[in-house]
Amino acid sequence: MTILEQLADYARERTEQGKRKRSLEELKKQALSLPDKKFEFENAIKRPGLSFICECKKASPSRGIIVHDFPYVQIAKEYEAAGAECISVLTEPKWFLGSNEYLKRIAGAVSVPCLRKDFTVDEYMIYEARVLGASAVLLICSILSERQINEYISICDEMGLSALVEAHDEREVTMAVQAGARLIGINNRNLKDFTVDTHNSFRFREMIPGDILFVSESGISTGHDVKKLREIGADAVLIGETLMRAEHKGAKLAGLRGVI
Ligand SMILES: O=C(O)c1ccccc1NCC(=O)[C@H](O)[C@H](O)COP(=O)(O)O
Repeated sequence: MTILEQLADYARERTEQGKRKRSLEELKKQALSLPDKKFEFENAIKRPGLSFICECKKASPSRGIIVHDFPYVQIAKEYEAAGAECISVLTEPKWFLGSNEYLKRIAGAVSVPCLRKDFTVDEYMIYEARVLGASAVLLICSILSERQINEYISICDEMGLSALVEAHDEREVTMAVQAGARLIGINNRNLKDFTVDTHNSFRFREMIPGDILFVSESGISTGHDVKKLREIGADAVLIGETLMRAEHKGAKLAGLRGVI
C-alpha cells in the first residue's frame, strides 16, 4: 500500500470517528449557518503578482519531524506580517503531526485566508473545514474520482470555500480541468515515491487554461525557483519546509519574493 493510500484510508477512519461524535447532518447544519467565505482564498490569489501560500507543517512522511519547536499561531502571524497572501495548515495527525485545533486557532488569529491541508475523502471533511475556519480545502486527484471532485467543488461553492485541486501528471491535470477546478495545484512532489522536481510545474503549465488559477506546490526553496515560476505565469506558490526550517521567516519570505 502506498503512503497516499494509507493517508486516504486513515482520513476515512478519522471521518467515521468524527461522525460517531457528531453526525453529518448536525455538522452540515452548523457549517451552512456560518457566514459565506466569499471565495476569499482564490480572490487573494487572483490579485496581481505572484501570491505566497505559506505552510504550517511540523512533520511529513518524506521528512519526518521538520521542526521540534512548533509555535503554530506565532508562525502563522509571522507569515501574515511578512505579507503571505494565504496560509496552509496541515491537520493530518498521524504522519504530519497536524491537528484540527491548529487550524481553528490559526484561522481565528490571522485575517488572511487559510487552506485546510488534509486528505479530503468525504464531504464531512469539507463541512468540518468550514467549521474550523478554513477558506479552502485540498482535493487530490490521485485519491478521488473526477465525479467526487466535481461534487466536492459544488459543496465548497455553497459556502464560498475554494477548492485547490491537486494534480501531479498529465492525466490528473486533465481530470482536474474536466471536473471544473478553478484553482489547480501542480505538486512537484511525487506522492508515491517522494521525489521532487520543480520542472513538473513547467511541464504542465501549458495544459492549464488561462482562466484557471495555477499554483506550484512543493520543493520550492530558492529565489531562483520562485523567479522561474513567476516567469511561466504561476499565480501562487505553496511553500512548506523551506519556511518551516527558516529561523527568520519574514526575511526568508522576502528573499524568496526577491525583495532583498
Ligand atoms: O511532504 C510529504 O512527504 C508528503 C507525502 C505524502 C503526501 C503529501 C506530502 N506533502 C504534502 C505537500 O504536498 C506539502 O506539504 C506542500 O506541498 C509543501 O511542500 P514543501 O514546500 O516541499 O514542504
